[in-house]
Parts: sequence; C-alpha cells; structure tokens
Amino acid sequence: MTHEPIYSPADLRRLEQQAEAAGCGLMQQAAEATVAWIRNRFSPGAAIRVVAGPGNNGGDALWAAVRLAEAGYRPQVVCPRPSEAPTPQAALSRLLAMGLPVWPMWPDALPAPALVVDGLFGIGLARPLAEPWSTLVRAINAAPAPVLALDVPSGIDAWTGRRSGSSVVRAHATLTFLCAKPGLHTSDGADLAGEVDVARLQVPASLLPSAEGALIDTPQDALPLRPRNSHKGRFGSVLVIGAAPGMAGAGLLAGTTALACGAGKVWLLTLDPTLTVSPIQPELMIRPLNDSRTLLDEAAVCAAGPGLGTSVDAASVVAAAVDRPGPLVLDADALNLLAAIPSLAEALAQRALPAVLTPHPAEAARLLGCTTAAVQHDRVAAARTLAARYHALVVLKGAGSLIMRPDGFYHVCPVGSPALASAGQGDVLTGVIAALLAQGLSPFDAASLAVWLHAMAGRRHEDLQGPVGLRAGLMGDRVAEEMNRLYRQRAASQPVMPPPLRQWRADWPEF
Ligand SMILES: NC(=O)C1=CN([C@@H]2O[C@H](COP(=O)(O)OP(=O)(O)OC[C@H]3O[C@@H](n4cnc5c(N)ncnc54)[C@H](O)[C@@H]3O)[C@@H](O)[C@H]2O)[C@@H](O)CC1
Ligand SMILES: [K+]
Repeated sequence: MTHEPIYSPADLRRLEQQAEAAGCGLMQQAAEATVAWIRNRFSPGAAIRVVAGPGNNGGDALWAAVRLAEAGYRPQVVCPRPSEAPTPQAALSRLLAMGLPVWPMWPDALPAPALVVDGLFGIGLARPLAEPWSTLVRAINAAPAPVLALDVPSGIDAWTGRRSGSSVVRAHATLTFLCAKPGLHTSDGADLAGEVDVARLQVPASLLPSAEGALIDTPQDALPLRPRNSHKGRFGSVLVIGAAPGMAGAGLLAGTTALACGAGKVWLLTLDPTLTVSPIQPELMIRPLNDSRTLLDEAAVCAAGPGLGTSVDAASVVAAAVDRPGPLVLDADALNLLAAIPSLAEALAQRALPAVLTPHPAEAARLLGCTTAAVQHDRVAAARTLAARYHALVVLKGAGSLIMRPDGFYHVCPVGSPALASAGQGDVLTGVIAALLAQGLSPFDAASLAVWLHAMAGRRHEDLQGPVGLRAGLMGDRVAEEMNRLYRQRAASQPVMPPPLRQWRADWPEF
C-alpha cells in the first residue's frame, strides 16, 4: 500500500526545528505549495483573501500573499497581530513595499474574494479562540467564497480532530504541511477540513522521523492474487459465529459479505436452532452449534460476534475460537464477552497471530471501562491502549476509522461517508475482513484494505446518489465492486502486449 506518513506532534516539532536549522526555508516552501494549489484552481487576477494569525501559520499565509501578488493574483491581506519573528516580518515588509495594504480586521468594503485562505492557527493552537480571532473566524465562515485552510482549519486539534472551542473555521479544503495529520480525518476534523492535500515540502531524508502511523491510500498492491489456475480452496474458508435467536440478520450479513468479497466458502455457525438455510443466499452453509468443534477445526478463519448474544453457549464457542491458532475476528457481542470475561483477554494475549477486534466507540468504551465520549476525545490513544492491552489489531470504527497494531503503529482511513452510518454495517465490515484474511492477507493488511473498500463503497454511494439509502444488505456486492475496480486498475497498470496489426499465421511467407 502507498501511504502518507503521520509523525507524532513531538517528532514533527523536532523536524521543523532541525529543518529550519538546516536552512530548508519551510515557511517559504509552505507558501509556494499554497500558491501552486491555488494556481491549479484559480486564474491570475482573482482576489484571494488571506487571513494571517500571530504565529508561523500566519507566517505561511503572509508569504503566500507575497507569492500570490508576484504571480498576478490580488491578495487582500488581513492580519490583526502579526508575528514578530523575522520571517513573517520580512513578508509584511515585502507586502508594504509592493503597496499592498494589510487590514487589521475583516474588510467588509472590499470586493468579495474568489477564495479565502485561513492562516490563523495551525499546530500551535493552545486554547479556545477569543477576540479578535473569533470575529475573524465568523467572517471566514460567512464569506460567500470557498475556504482553504493552511495546515489545519483554525481551532481544530491536528491529531485528535477536536474543536478547541466554539470558534472553528469550516474549510472546503485543507493543505497540510510536512506530513498527514489524523485530526483532519476524524472527529470534528472529518467535517471541518474538507478535501485534504499533503504538501510534504523538501526536507533532507536524514531528518525525517519514523512515522507513528500513515493514511491508507489506494491499496492496489494489497489485493489478494487470483490466478486463472484457481479453485475455491485457494481462497480460504470462513466460519462466522453468531446469529442467535432474533439476531439472525447480523450473522447472515457477515456471512454473505464474506462470500461476496471472495472467500472460497463460508459457514454460518448459528445459535438459533430454527435457522437452517438462507433462501436468499443458498451458497451460505448454515450449521447448528453442535457442529462447532468440526467447523472450528476445518475453517481457515473465524469471525465471531455478529448477532451472537452473550449466552453461556456464546461464551464457550468464543473461547474455543480464541484458543484455535488461525486468523480471528472478534466483533459486536464477542467484544462484549471479552469485556466481561477476563480469561478471554488472557487467551487473546497468548495468541501468536494477533486477532482483529472491531469495536465501535461504545464497544471500545466498554472494553476500556470509560465513556464513549472519552474514547472519541482521543481516538488514537484509545485504540493504542486497546491494541496493546489485548495484543490485537484494533479497528476503531467511526469517521476516520483507525487500524491500530499492538506495537502502536496505525493506519487512518481518510475516506468515509455518512451513508455508512446504518444498522448492520459493522457486520458487513467483519465479513470483508474475514474474506481478506481467508485469501491470505496479514491481519493488518486485511483490516486496512477492508476498511478502505467499505469506506469507498459508502463514498461512491454518496457521490452517485446521496448520503442515505445504503442498506447493509446491499453492501457485499458494493464492496466487491470496489475490489473489482482495484483489480481493473492494477491490470491497467501492467505491461500489455499490443494486439496484432494484421492477421498472423505461421505459414504465411511474408512473416
Ligand atoms: N515552525 C516551522 O518551521 C514551520 C511551521 N509551519 C507552520 O506553522 C504552524 C505552527 O506554527 P506555530 O507554532 O507558530 O503555531 P501557530 O501559528 O499555530 O500559532 C501559535 C501562536 O498562536 C498563539 N496561540 C495559540 N493558541 C492561541 C489562541 N487560542 N488564541 C490566541 N493565540 C494563540 C501561540 O502562543 C503562538 O504565538 C504550522 O501549523 C504551520 O502552518 C510551516 O510553515 C512549516 C514550518
Ligand atoms: K489554519
């Protein structure tokens, strides 16, 4: 998979200092990246309102205004309290020398700009915004023009995505510098950052820290191979454990999705004795609890939890699934059992191959013994604690889904959609992860690719139809479409033999 790296706040600050000491001119580079971004979308001559704050984020904005003026744009610069540091001050002098006024407050009388650039606060934000910044934020958000945030929408924490207070810039796009930042994709950041681009800037490779995580990008190379010389045994088998009385739908969703996403065969071990066959999905093999021993031995992958309930039978079959050595996904009620039964946690920690746990925030809170709000307060920290505690891969669902390894490295999914906020989507995701594990992916790759495919299916539904109406029952086929799209893209990037120009036969003399 190709990734944008994420550095920790401390590593990023260290990188900034070392790069400045090495004379990299990061502020100038950030300004040039901003102008390149603007040139791509707005023609010279356009009025661009650049709003600069009191720190280096403001410095980026002031230098962007200088470069915009040089490139033929008409910057309207607003800066109530410029930074006193030399580089931003140099930009101010250049602006004044070019005869460009710097307005202390939002200039209502000027013609409306084509774009507003938010350079108020970046990663140095330390507290909620007060005057004069909150008035400027209100003016930015009310402007009849799109907003480009530099580095981070002002008022948002770059790592958690939380608002610092009630004054926050709502950006249509964010151009972030040096590395990707998880807070632009999760929590409030998912709604306030708009489309996010990363400008890595030129920094000597020797200064780059090791990443604490990465954004998932189009993960073509993680796709399982599907040679022509294949049979269903090659693509693995999945045992879904769930579907207790009254909750059959959850187990059926996970099972049918695993089939749709390429698992060779799928059993559903149901705790409901009346459930024997799915009339709409006859290829799904539904088996009673009595068969659990045989199936746990036979299946390559186990996915326990969808519609499982928390009965004694459920607890004992989950314990047996955790004890077997193969790939394992625990979701929904299996996670509730894990929160309640300490011996399950001990058994998970003993596994050589880490299990995949897929909590939504409320399930994560139950496992951590805290509130859902506390989980959402710092999603990376919550996922990191869970992954270390259970020695497992943790998929923390919700906007900006996180996939956390036990060693603390994580992926953030930058794609998402409110179309996925509907009943059964968690069961679907469990089915996709199980199918990819069955096809031989490692737990981290399977969980990352599954989250991305699931999110892409949601995004595509939203783009084509809107944010409602994506029932979980439709998802297996939609996720399979995304997989096939990736297969086609990968095939298109391979070398291709051109077709013959003429009909060819070996016995034709002119050949
Ligand atoms: N330091 C560097 O070398 C680089 C910095 N860059 C830019 O600089 C930004 C970080 O710069 P800074 O560390 O100066 O931080 P900011 O520009 O985000 O702002 C920090 C300043 O605002 C003050 N402040 C923080 N919260 C406030 C609040 N709520 N109300 C009023 N004042 C508040 C701080 O005391 C400090 O003076 C990055 O986000 C990025 O845009 C980039 O140019 C890349 C290089
Ligand atoms: K900003």
